[in-house]
Amino acid sequence: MTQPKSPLVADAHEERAGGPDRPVVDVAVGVLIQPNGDFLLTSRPIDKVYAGYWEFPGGKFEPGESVEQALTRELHEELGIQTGQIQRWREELVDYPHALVRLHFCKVLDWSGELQMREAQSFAWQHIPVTVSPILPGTVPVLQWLAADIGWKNALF
Ligand SMILES: Nc1nc2c([nH]c(=O)n2[C@H]2C[C@H](O)[C@@H](COP(=O)(O)OP(=O)(O)OP(=O)(O)O)O2)c(=O)[nH]1
Repeated sequence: MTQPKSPLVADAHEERAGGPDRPVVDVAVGVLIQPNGDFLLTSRPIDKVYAGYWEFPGGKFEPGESVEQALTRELHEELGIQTGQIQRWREELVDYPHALVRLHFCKVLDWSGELQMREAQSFAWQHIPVTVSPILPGTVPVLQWLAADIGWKNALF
């Protein structure tokens, strides 16, 4: 029998809010990729935890939403774009001090509309190795998967 994958633990020395039985928070995340392979990273707004850290755009599910519905809504709210096809890619559980989150990473290869940073976040089109920092702990594995896709050993240098 395969064991469930253990979570990635971020900032392990810090106390966990909500104790051992806290619920899992589902998050839909979009890896927008241009035809030349560049992908979009955005920085977390100043009013959120891990402010200023770089991540892929996305956010928490609202009640009853599917991954695709949550991601379509979040990308419109945060970036002002309309998404085309969404490809579910990988899932990852991350144990943060503020929450236990399940990240549903999706590839998005087509969208329409000009990018607008509606939450005053910064954005950067990046390729491997990335040049922005710091990267959100739960985002680092995605960069490693993208690096592996192109046969690069390390995503951060
Ligand atoms: N969007 C996004 N979130 C990520 C990534 N990696 C990662 O660990 N996370 C985590 C950080 C947060 O704990 C959670 C996303 O929550 P959030 O607070 O940004 O979501 P939201 O936009 O719905 O926020 P809000 O409604 O509470 O304002 O997922 C990533 O690459 N992109």
